[in-house]
Amino acid sequence: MRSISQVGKQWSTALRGVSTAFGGRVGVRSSRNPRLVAMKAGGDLGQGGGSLQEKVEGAREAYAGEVETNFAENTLGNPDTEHIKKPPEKIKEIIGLAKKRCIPCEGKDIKALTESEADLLRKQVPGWKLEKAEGNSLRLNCDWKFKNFVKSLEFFQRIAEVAEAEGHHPDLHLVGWNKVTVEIFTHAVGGLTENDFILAAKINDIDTSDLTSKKKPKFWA
Ligand SMILES: C[C@H](O)[C@H](O)[C@H]1CNC2=NC(N)=NC(=O)C2=N1
Repeated sequence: MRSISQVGKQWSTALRGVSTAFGGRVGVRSSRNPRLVAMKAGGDLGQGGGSLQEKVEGAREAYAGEVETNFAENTLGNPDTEHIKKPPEKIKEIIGLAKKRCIPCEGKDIKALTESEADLLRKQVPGWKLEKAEGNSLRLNCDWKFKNFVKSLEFFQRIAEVAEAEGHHPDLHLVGWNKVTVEIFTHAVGGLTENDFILAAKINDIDTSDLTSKKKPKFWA
């Protein structure tokens, strides 16, 4: 009585002969476990019909049981549902401030941010500091040092373009001919609004590499 494995081997040898002739792939279904399908490569990938995937991964007919379930109909969800990827609401909080636009400051519902709200936004404008002005009102300040007086004025000019485009303006201070402090707040409310942080983010995006002395890179020996 020949063992199952002997029969299996005989079959696979015979089929290999067949598959080589056609250059296709032949599935030798193991008699021990009908779910296990051993694929035998026949010929090189270029020969025979079928897609590369069929040749590389080996296609197989669906099992009788799969056909019975009519699995094409029982797909998850409804095949013609329009899957719209909606970004989560939270994304609004991390879309860069520099991409936003200032809104007219005269809106009646515009009011100054609280210190904690301002501190949250401040984290999105690196280099800027929150400072207190008269009456405990808040200001947003940042300092620069430029090569010289003319470069400092050039920086003011670049800020002016951004401010005019946004309809929101900073206070510009130039002392000691090349030390600049930019102070931003919303005059209409006497404190800070999101406009001030949007303007600060846009000022941060101004390229000043041609205006400042090249910092010699520090090499720590
Ligand atoms: C009419 C015009 O929008 C307003 O006067 C703007 C101009 N720029 C401004 N800039 C700042 N920082 N605060 C304001 O209240 C303000 N108001």
